[in-house]
Amino acid sequence: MSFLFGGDNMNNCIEIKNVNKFYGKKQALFDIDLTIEQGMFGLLGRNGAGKTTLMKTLAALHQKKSGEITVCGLPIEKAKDIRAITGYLPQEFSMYPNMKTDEALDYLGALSGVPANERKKKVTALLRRVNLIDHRHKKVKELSGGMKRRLGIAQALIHDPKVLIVDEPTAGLDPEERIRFRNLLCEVAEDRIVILSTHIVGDIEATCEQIAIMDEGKVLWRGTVSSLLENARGHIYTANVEKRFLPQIKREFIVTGMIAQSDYTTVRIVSDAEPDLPNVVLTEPDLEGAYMYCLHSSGCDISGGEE
Ligand SMILES: Nc1ncnc2c1ncn2[C@@H]1O[C@H](COP(=O)(O)OP(=O)(O)OP(=O)(O)O)[C@@H](O)[C@H]1O
Repeated sequence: MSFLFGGDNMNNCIEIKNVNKFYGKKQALFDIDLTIEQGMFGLLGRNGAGKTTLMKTLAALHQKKSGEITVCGLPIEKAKDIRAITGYLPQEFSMYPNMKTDEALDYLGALSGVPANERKKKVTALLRRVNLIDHRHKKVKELSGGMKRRLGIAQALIHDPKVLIVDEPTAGLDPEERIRFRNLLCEVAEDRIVILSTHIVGDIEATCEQIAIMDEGKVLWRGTVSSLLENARGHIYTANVEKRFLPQIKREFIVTGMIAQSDYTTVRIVSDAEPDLPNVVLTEPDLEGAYMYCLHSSGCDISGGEE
């Protein structure tokens, strides 16, 4: 399925076909195939999986070695045009610490090519949208981590891009700020593509229906969160075990949770087959368990069961 923008007939999705990327001799992306449509899309994977490499490639900040990418109908080779319709918030976002917040945003708007006569209005509207209007006269270095991240979103949106790419934005945020930031992303995704890369399963659970899981430069899974949960059905167990057996259980199984009781511990286990443990019970899959099952089981079907 693809969506059309109001009048400009641009295909509102990102198509990625057989994309490979190398850093020197090191291959970082292997035959990536994905279609990303309007709304929130989650890219989940552990450190080094290739998420940043893929996101920078989609933002036309990196060149691929082979394959095809189109962003809203534009081939990725048209880097300048792609950057004009893409906002990017990198993992390490730092900018002009001694400028006031509104001045910094205005300056970044100028760098993004927003005309001077439109900037003042845009800066005020965006600061309002990301809930920083009351802090506009503070220096950037005086903002909290979460506020800086929200300012990062404002700068990524200043040229009103059709695509917003955000790389691990919630690391280091407290729970309240993390929730606020995720809600902001969801609002922004109402009328554009938002790609959220993270290794935090909770961020995906709260915001994305469509996801891809990457590992070692490959897409292990693509599909819906519910199909990922369904894939793990029959493979997630709990058991009450004596504490002295815990080291052995952790060696033999993927343990995703432990709750210490007075004389035993309830462990949550991801396993292909039923573990040979006392009181073992099959349980409803949770997303963290389903993600671990996908990472560690050989039976993870890349299509997510949806063609
Ligand atoms: N500039 C570079 N030169 C060489 N290798 C690189 C470079 N950047 C990344 N890599 C390697 O490419 C692989 C993918 O890295 P990438 O940063 O894309 O992963 P990631 O999923 O974003 O991880 P993280 O969450 O830690 O940022 C890793 O093995 C990494 O070491």
